[in-house]
Amino acid sequence: MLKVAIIGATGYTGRELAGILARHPHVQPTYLTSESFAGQRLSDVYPQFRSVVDVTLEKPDMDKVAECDFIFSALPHGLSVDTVPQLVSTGKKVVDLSGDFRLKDGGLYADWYGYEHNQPQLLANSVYGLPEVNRQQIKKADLVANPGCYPTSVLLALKPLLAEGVVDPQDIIVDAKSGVSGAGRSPKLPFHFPECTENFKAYKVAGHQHTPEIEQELAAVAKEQVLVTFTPHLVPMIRGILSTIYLRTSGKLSETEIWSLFEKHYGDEPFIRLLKAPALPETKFVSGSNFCDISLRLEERTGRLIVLSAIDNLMKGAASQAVQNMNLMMGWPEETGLK
Ligand SMILES: NC(=O)C1=CN([C@@H]2O[C@H](COP(=O)(O)OP(=O)(O)OC[C@H]3O[C@@H](n4cnc5c(N)ncnc54)[C@H](OP(=O)(O)O)[C@@H]3O)[C@@H](O)[C@H]2O)C=CC1
Ligand SMILES: CC(=O)N[C@@H](CCC(=O)OP(=O)(O)O)C(=O)O
Repeated sequence: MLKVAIIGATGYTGRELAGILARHPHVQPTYLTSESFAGQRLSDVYPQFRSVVDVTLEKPDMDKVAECDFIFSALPHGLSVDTVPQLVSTGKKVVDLSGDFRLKDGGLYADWYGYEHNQPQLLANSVYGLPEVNRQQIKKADLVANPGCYPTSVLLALKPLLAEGVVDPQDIIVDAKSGVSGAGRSPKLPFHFPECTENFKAYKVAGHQHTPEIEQELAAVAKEQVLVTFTPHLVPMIRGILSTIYLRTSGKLSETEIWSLFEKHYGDEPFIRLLKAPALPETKFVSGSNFCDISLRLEERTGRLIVLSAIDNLMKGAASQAVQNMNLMMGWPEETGLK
């Protein structure tokens, strides 16, 4: 069994990682870090881990991290940019779940994340960890930037259409809804139960940090500039993302022909499930899994194509996708420990 470190194991994604790794046949969660709970066991913080992961949490010590075979970092963005370089310098492979190594243009961090990025070399070397797009590069990577939760749901829904050039890349509208666990475990007023329950609201309209990430990765697929209007919403449920995406097609393809493009791109993908009409994606049916469920409708009356996708933000949107990336980086079958 290989030893795995989780930096930030007490957060929601760190917790999911610990659970997946505890069931993985080739690794064990060995070195788990926390600032606030150091000295306690993970199973004290999350009692579901009693007699499953009883590892004592420690403040990060790079010598101990270096004794592990693989490293996950699940710290907030803005903090990872300082910590990940130290993790990479251990010489071990790293998957970072934050947004700090996803944008190739480091200058974008000031506008979208509110800090100046000071690691241009690592930014250039990191590989964007969406296996359905970058599988071959991920296999060779030392640092994988695990995608954001919303971008995962959007990029998987749009990859076949942008790759085939059958939609207008300048006219894409994403209407996405997320459960509250997307905001992490640290208490913040908008996510306090009385504030968000019995409520449904948009947030960060025309300014969400995932917008440049979505545009960057779609442009890489389309091989031209892509513009996206992205509006996220908060739904009073714990987990899950549903994205509804509106597109303009050339008008030449039928729904069946568009569907066949999805089958061409995703026929062999282990974690994409294409739902034929009348089925539509629902967050409940991907909860706790690494699946992304996708469906589409061509509205002939308006000529709009509507694509829908559902993921679990903590799983395909974060922890299980990170393990999918680890499997690729370590040369194991991609589905190991995930199905
Ligand atoms: N939640 C989600 O759906 C998704 C999250 N992500 C990204 O993954 C990363 C982890 O997310 P998530 O698990 O939700 O976050 P949480 O807020 O739940 O957890 C953050 C972790 O970092 C630790 N930490 C260490 N130093 C600090 C600090 N100064 N401030 C706050 N926390 C600190 C926290 O706890 P401790 O104090 O014990 O050390 C905890 O272990 C983030 O970058 C997030 O943006 C990506 C995709 C989806
Ligand atoms: C509901 C909610 O607040 N969701 C988070 C998504 C966080 C995420 O995916 O993390 P990264 O910032 O690492 O990409 C948000 O909108 O910021």
